Amino acid sequence: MTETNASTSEVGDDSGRKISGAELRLEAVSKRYPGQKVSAVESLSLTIPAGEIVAFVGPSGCGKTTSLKMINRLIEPTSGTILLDGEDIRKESATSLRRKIGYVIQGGSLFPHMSVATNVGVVPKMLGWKADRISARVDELLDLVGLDPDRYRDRYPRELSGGQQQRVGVARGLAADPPVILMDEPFGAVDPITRQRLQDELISIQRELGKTIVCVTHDIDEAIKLGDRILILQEGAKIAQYDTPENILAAPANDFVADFVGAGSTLKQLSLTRVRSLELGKPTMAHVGDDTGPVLARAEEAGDAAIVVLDDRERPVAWPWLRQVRGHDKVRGMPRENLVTLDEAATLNDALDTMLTATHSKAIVTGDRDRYLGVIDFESVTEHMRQTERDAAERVEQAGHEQPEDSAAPAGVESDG
Ligand SMILES: Nc1ncnc2c1ncn2[C@@H]1O[C@H](COP(=O)(O)OP(=O)(O)OP(=O)(O)O)[C@@H](O)[C@H]1O
Repeated sequence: MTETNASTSEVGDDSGRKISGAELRLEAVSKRYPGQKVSAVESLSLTIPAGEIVAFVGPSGCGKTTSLKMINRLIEPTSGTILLDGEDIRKESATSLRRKIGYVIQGGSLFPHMSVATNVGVVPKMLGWKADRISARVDELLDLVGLDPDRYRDRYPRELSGGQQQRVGVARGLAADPPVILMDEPFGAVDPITRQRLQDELISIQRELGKTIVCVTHDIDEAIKLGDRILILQEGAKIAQYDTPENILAAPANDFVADFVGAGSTLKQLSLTRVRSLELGKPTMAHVGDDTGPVLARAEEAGDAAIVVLDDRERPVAWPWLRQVRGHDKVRGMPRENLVTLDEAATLNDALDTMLTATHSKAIVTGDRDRYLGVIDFESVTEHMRQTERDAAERVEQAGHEQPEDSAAPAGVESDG
């Protein structure tokens, strides 16, 4: 039995960020498909540090998926070497390797005839875990991806929304606690709001687990949001730039990158700013089951029009106006799914989106395991936008003084008139 030792490290402790991921190294990896004149991937070399999310982006057909699938040997390279934690991945069988590398693809690709629990437990079962350990792990993971185990464990994929299926797909990818997770357009098939939520959840899960995640996407905004680093590829998986989102936006390596990211836009910069970097408001808060009298008194004294209601795990469950609270003895909750919240790692773009579709023109912000942190409001986001624009305008002006447009030729190059 080949039980991975990583599988014994349990999630859920509050001891801060740990890294359970492993470093990945690609050394001159190439792939030429049979009958093709040019290689889909030509000598790609790259190190993906343990515990980071790296997003692969680039135009259609540039070799993103091929590169990804070579990491778990769904595709065998024509040449070159891939090292996982310093070990050549060819040293073990493809099957045993794939049990160590989680794989999440668009739509979750769940087995339709298996329940949610069976789907999530597929790899642990193959690894020979005992039934009660699998069952505990399934519940833990469903909780982690925001699905109530009691409610969803026994459902079948067809009884889930697209976003829920995708969540189950993520849970399945994490099931055996693999150090590396590969994701191919994981959130491509869901609507924008669900997509944003799933991205937030992935960031939150990653903060907790510290896996090495490689995520293929065609969406530069998703890459900016998710990636600790972004790999921008040109045809043949040639590296156009491999850097942090901040550096790529501030200093695109060439015209290809600049075109690809649409450099300089304030809105793009906004997708770099996380909700947690703004000060959050702390409106009146109560727990389900509290007596409404004192809660209303506190809210009125603070001048709040609504109260944030938390459940016994400090997760926000409702956000009623005071008039909705009056007339009841106890503060009531609602199914958590009905409340739209933002993870603290959400970007200001997401925050604006959420507020524009919410009834409060504010949004509730949560941290690990959906725990309540505070409320972000429209004014603080717009003020931040204005500040970013002022800063950008200043930078452009300074750059203009330093290098007028028509003298942009490299020093030493003379025009011959
Ligand atoms: N099985 C295959 N046989 C032959 N050629 C293939 C095969 N799979 C991919 N290719 C070719 O290899 C190149 C890279 O494909 P790949 O799927 O890796 O690109 P991609 O960047 O992921 O594209 P997209 O964003 O459109 O999914 C493309 O030119 C594609 O046509």
